[in-house]
Amino acid sequence: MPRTPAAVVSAVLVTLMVVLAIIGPPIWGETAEKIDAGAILQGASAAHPLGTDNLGRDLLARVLVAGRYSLALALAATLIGAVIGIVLGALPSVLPRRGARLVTGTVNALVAFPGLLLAMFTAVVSGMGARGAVLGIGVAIAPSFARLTQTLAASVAGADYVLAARMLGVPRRRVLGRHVLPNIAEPLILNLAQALGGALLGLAGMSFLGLGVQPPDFDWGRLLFDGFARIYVTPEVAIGPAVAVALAGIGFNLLGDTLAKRAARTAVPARKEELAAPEPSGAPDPRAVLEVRDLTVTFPGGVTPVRHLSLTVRPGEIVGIVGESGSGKSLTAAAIGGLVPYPGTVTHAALRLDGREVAELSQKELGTSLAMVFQDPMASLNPALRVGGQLAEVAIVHQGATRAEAARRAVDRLGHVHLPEPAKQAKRHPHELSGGMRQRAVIAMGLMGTPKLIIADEPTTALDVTVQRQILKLLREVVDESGAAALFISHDIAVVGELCDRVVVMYAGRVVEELPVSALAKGAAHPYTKALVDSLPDMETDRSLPLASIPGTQPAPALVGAGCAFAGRCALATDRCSTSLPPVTEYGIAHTVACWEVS
Ligand SMILES: Nc1ncnc2c1ncn2[C@@H]1O[C@H](COP(=O)(O)OP(=O)(O)OP(=O)(O)O)[C@@H](O)[C@H]1O
Repeated sequence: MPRTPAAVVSAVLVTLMVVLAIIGPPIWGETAEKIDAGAILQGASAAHPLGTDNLGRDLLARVLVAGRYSLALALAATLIGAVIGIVLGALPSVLPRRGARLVTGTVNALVAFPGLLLAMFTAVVSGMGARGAVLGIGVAIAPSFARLTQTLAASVAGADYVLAARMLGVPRRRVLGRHVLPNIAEPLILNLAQALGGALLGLAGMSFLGLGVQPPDFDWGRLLFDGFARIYVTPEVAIGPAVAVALAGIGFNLLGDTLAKRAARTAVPARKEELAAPEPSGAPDPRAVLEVRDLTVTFPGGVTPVRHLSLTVRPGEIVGIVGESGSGKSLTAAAIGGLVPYPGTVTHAALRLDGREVAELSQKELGTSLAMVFQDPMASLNPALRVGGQLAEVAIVHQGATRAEAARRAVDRLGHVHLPEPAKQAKRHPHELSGGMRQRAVIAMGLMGTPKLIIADEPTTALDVTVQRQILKLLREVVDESGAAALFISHDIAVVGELCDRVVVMYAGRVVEELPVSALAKGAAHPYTKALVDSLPDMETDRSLPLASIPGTQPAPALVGAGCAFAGRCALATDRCSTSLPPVTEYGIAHTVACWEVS
């Protein structure tokens, strides 16, 4: 927590409120209820610092006791508001278009509607009293939560992993629950603290208007309501509850503010062990187009899907990254392209493209020297624009080409990737092209610049086998012609074996083996690579089959232990494998392996 005055004030106030809610009723509960016929409607005195009420009960004790009920009601209202809001905000992501529009329109109308009126209306309809007030404030809070959820959901909806999940036919509800909500949970939770402050003030307002808590129950708003009638005679009786409401409201609002600022300012740090001892970055490798040293990607909650990854790609070379689903391949590509989604954090000792640190490259430099091709070409193509226009835009923005020059170049590049009748295709929208043609268009888009590196992340997985082969051939052709290098990501070791020069095998976020493709079939050393190869005995067997020869599953990123992550599935594993991480060692020429048993 940053030590700003606001942070300190919020921490003190919120702690005070929580302590009061815990100790208030047991300590002062009896005094607060004690009727004293001899001390009715008194002002401040030594015995009653805030005076007494119409039954002679001590008001200071009542203010201290009311803290628990006031906070409990505010918490209930906030949770109701958050649940209604998050459901309303998330619904458009799962409903058909019409339903989504209806929900979005309703939320927009509710956001524009005055909150207090909404709260009063709901409270009156649902019955006066604490229940009505809580519901009323909950309903009044909901639209802002719904709007926030919608905005946040929209911000991650375009993420490649969401698009990929949709592409793979994952039902919308599952995409929402697995990919969208977990990634927007943090800002929503931060908003809760602020909403709690608002709910406290709102509930006090409702009680003050006589719509909230009814006697004999009492919260701060009710005490304020009772004291207000006497404000001109004994103002101190209203001051106690008013100060309590104000302090609690300020405390929670400041807490929300502080948490939100902290989240915006500091990325989540990687776990200590992850940051420990990065390899020295050293001088840039003059022969490398891409040089990655000690790359780690972390998400909150100890999720580290990429761990200390190092790799090098040289000009004219296609390096394949292969591994099971979830091994961290796509996040490695995303980290190189600066596309790791919020709230992920990337650390590295070096990340160089053509000898220069990627962080130092301007957007323009990165845009022309790095081309990215994803599994779903629609992730890169705007469905509302013509293909030629989108390609031309790259040349206009990155190379300062004139509109006519850019359009000519776009047609030329489309022809270069063997799109038939390129001038005609340039005038089409993406949905008018087949999947394979779209993928060619995306590759052409990458070629609008002068890419030094092409990162292709499962570019053929969504295509049928014939088209797949054409695209792989095209990639090889493009690399050979342009002298660029490529990083080719795939879960399919047969495809990698066919296309690539070198293979990097990933397992649970780490590189377990790196070897020339010529050694893949007979010379693989790591038991995992061997099992991958064995699952395709002649490289021609059905690739849609699961990895039948490897029983068990890869551990999730948060569950990877201290030793070799493959130990649980490995026939050669010893005790040392599960407790101690095998170092990367030389195994042969241009061949490294991380395994205690074979190195
Ligand atoms: N935004 C995110 N937040 C938290 N965890 C994530 C996020 N994106 C990915 N992960 C986790 O990182 C791990 C690696 O994901 P990644 O997409 O890199 O795997 P992959 O090897 O490319 O798999 P696939 O072939 O299925 O795409 C997964 O287990 C996933 O749960």
